[in-house]
Formats: sequence, structure tokens, C-alpha cells
Amino acid sequence: MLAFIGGTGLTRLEGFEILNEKLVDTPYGQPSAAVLEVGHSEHPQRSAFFLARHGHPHGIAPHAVNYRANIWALKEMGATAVIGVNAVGSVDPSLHPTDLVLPDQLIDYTWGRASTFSTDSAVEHIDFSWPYTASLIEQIVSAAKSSGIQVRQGGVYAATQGPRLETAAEIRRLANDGCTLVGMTGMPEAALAREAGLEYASLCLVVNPAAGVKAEGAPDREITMADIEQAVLDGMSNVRQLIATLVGEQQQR
Ligand SMILES: CSC[C@H]1O[C@H](OP(=O)(O)O)[C@H](O)[C@@H]1O
Ligand code: HPA
Repeated sequence: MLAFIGGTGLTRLEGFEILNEKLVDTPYGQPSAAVLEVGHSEHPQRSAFFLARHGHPHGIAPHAVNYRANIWALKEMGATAVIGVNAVGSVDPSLHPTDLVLPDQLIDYTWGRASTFSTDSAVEHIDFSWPYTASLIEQIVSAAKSSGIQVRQGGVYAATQGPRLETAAEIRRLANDGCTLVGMTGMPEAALAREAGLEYASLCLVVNPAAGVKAEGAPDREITMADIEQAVLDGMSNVRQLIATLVGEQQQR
């Protein structure tokens, strides 16, 4: 069954009915919130799992998220594939707030996070050449087509430590590294999903041009939470619609 991890601006799936709710205890402690099983009136035979990455209400900073507990809890509930929803800044200046992007690569700049299920006595070196599951990306692309929603396929997600936003020089470095998107939660979530044997993809909603990135001729502006909140408000309805379609297009239970 599909699972969605909601991020900034997606702590609940409005329009969905909560069919079941479970606070899962894991060997790594408590996940960010209860795992919800949700259904949509348009697709009564289908359901999916939903977990709010930053808690409900939003209260857990990106560096403090218990990523291991979140992935463990979804796996234990029976999820086989996870779509992480991520608000991101655009490093690529051709991207704009409210654009949806499906990255196919990532670079991890985070540090000090509990980032593996491996232990000293049981180490697993997973292949992570392609961190996102191609077939799951195709499923999202197909759902976007049938919903009439535009998504850009491909991109490199830079996972930074946060919670502060980056300096303009840091973003220039990310651009030189080949990154096109920047966020603070994409890792270790993606790697843990791979270790747990779960398919994983990231659905990114651009909510701001990253520090120092601006459209040609536009004035240099600070990044404000008001602008980000507006982009979340404007863009999240497409994300919800896409999720409803994905739930409907899943294999029958
Ligand atoms: C200024 S918003 C930053 C916040 O939003 C993103 O979270 P998520 O990926 O969970 O949507 C970003 O990573 C930061 O945590
Ligand atoms: O500009 C950003 N940087 C890092 N994370 C983010 N999440 C949303 N916007 C940003």
C-alpha cells in the first residue's frame, strides 16, 4: 500500500477521511505523529497511509525529525511504497514557486542525523546510485497526466541541515554541484526507505527561489515566510489532487 509523508503545509490530508489512526511504538522511539490510514470518497475501495513529518500540528524542526521511527512505523503498518512531499527552494532559476518537481538524484549535505538502520554488528551497504524508485516516479507522472497537473521530471535535491535557510554563497555552491532544488528533510528519509526495502519518491513543491536566486531582471529579495506560506497555499491543492488520483489508481486492496 502507498504511504505519503506530508511536510511543510501538509500536516493533514484535507478532503480525505481518516479510517484508522495508530501511534506506532518503534525500536527508535515515537514517529512524528500517528500513522493515519486515509480514504477518499471518489475511490471508496482504496486507502493509503499518511504521516505528518513535522508532527500535527507542525512542531518538529527538520534536523530533529525522527526519520528512522517514521520509516519503521510506515513499514510496520504495511506500506510498500512511500512518497515524501517536500517544500523546496529552487536553485535552478527556471523553476518558480508552485512548480512541482520529481527529482531523480540527491546530494546529502546534512550532518549528525541518525541516518541508518545498520548497527555495528549488522551493517548493510545498500545500492543508492538512483535514490528514487523509477517506477514510483512513473506512477506519479501518470497520475499527474490524468489529473491535468504539470510536473517536471528530473532534478537534483540538495538536503541541507537547516533549520536556517542557506546563504547565497552556499546556494551558489549547490548550483555548482549540480543541484536544482534545496530542502532540509530529503535525507536521511530516502536512504532509510531504501534500507527498509520500501519504494520511495519525492514530490517537491517549489515555495521560494533559494537564497540569491532570482529571475532575470527581478530585484534581489530576502526570503520571507509570508511568501513561502503563500506559495504553499497556492500550490498544495495540486498536491492534494495528485495524491487523491494516486490513491485511486493504486492496485485494489
Ligand atoms: C522555510 S520552509 C522549510 C521547511 O520546509 C521543508 O520541509 P518539508 O520537506 O518537510 O516540506 C524544508 O525541508 C524545511 O523543513
Ligand atoms: O530555500 C530553502 N532552503 C532549504 N529548504 C527549504 N525549504 C523550502 N525552501 C527552502
